[in-house]
Amino acid sequence: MDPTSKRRRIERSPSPTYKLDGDGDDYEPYIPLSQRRQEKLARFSSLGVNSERQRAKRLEEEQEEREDALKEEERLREKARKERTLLIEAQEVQRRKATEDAKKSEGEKAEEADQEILEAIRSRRKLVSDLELAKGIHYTDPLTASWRPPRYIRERTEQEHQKLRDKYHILVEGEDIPPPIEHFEDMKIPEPILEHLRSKRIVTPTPIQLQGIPAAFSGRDIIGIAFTGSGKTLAFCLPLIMLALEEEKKLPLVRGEGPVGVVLCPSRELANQTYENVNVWCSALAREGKYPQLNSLLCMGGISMSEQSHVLSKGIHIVVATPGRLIDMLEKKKFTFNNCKYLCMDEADRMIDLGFEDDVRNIISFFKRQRQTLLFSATMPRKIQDFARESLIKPVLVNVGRAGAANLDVLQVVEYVKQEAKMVYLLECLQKTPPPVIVFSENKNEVDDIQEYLLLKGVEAVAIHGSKSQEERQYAIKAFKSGSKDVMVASGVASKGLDFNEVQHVIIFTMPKEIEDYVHQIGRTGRSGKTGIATTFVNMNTPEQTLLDLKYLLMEAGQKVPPFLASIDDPRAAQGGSLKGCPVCGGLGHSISNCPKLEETQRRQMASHRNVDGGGY
Ligand SMILES: Nc1ncnc2c1ncn2[C@@H]1O[C@H](COP(=O)(O)OP(=O)(O)OP(=O)(O)O)[C@@H](O)[C@H]1O
Repeated sequence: MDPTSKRRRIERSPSPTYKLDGDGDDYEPYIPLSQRRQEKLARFSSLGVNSERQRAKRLEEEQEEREDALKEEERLREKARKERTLLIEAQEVQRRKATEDAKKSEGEKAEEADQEILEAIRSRRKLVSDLELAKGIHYTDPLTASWRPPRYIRERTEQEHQKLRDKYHILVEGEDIPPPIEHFEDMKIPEPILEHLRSKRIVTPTPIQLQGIPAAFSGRDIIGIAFTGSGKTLAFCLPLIMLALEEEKKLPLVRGEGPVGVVLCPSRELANQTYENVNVWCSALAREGKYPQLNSLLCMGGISMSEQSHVLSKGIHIVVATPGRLIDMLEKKKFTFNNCKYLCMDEADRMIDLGFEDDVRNIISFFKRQRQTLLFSATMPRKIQDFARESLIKPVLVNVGRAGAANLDVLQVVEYVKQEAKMVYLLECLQKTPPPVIVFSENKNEVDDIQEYLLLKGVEAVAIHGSKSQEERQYAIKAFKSGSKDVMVASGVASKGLDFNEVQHVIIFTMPKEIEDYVHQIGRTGRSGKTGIATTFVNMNTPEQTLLDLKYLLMEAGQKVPPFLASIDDPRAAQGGSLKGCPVCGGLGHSISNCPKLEETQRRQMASHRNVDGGGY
């Protein structure tokens, strides 16, 4: 028997009266036949009602399905109609654009394309970190400084300040620009430092110092652009030393405290050189015991931090660093930026646009308070300035000469030398001047080959490039600086910004693709007011666009343009386009769409930026 029907019957008979045997499982109460018939009838009739309902429901569902299908059909028809219209519209737009484009000159089209690229650059993120904003550090006014120019200078009129700027060809931009000061003595620099500078024949400020130092002493953010070898290092280090001195005088720093400020450099060599300068100036300050000793720390890859443990055991006033190692130290909490107020980037354009951008942003995120930010370089094209400016507070732009222009104290000679004749001709070229001479090549293997060749010919030469160990690099720089070696063969990046004593002659064995690199390379001579010669070898392998950049640069600097360069025509002129320089690299012979730096930037961004030649880390 079906157990459910049994249960049903049991439920329907809630009050069993008799139990014959067992526990009742087999028990079946008696139901009269008439009652059972009635129940059966009722069951059948209810079944009939259900099937009626189901049929109605099915019909309803079928109807709904039909309606849905009709709606879907209609929707698809509508979609197809719209798509056709969009397609037709798109075709019409294209047709219109093609007609408009046909009316435009090649030059106009090129300018439009340039604008698009510029827009893309503009849309890049600001240097200020999101973290910094999230931490609530938001300020709209520059830092307030206690330094004031001497009263007699403050009382001068703005016209008088401008006259002085004009005299030194200093261009400025910004609000409430502090006055230029013509004498170090009027800058209220401590006497021991002045005395040291005098001993190095640094007696009167260079134009970038004359305007940059008072602006930095006043607490202002700065974008400083000036020729290679024009004394930018002093312009950004002196204000940091003064700031550190002020802090130390207020409350001496003890172990675990500091730094007050940091100088960031794109290469180890530059960091090392800047650190040495800072150290010398700090020692000079403390020499007579009138001023406290300020401690500085060099923070870069390739040196062991245990060497610096004696500095870490005291308060640190100044850190000079390359980005990678600095981040490492900050992450390991070797020191903090809790009280750091000053951030300077040397060769700032390189730091921002060549792979270090994220590192810089990361470093900025460690600051816990308002800071003064300074960016210095010899080559900072307008667009990089604009980009950087967004991250600064009411910055003062100090510009001496066009950003990217060559130093006028360098006599530039460009010679056509066949590839196979270069080595032999190099020997001849070395006779042009007495040593020291720097020979530049873009290629590490070529650097090694040139050094080997020179050594074979009995020339005392050292070599430096990114694949050399830190010790080898330091040895080469030291030997060349001390004068024990006559020639240094170098790859471009490894020696950028380096200041060697009175280099007489720079020979560019292979012309770099980017004109900015050329400007930096020839800038190793003709420094601090002295004159120098730069000889550059070019040939069939030099890209025409690079030659055109070179031609315009020579023309701008009033140098002799050799006939083979003069005969190169500018394709932009033929297209009727604008002959403005490239806003990205400052090259005068091409527009942004052909910018070799932009290509290079993209390439480098794809590669790991920690591996850049000259390795910051
Ligand atoms: N006011 C000055 N008078 C004379 N010499 C100076 C003065 N200031 C700096 N110098 C010297 O000029 C040389 C170049 O200075 P520095 O290295 O700061 O140049 P720079 O502008 O940073 O160049 P680069 O762009 O190539 O890095 C140094 O040897 C420095 O001692």
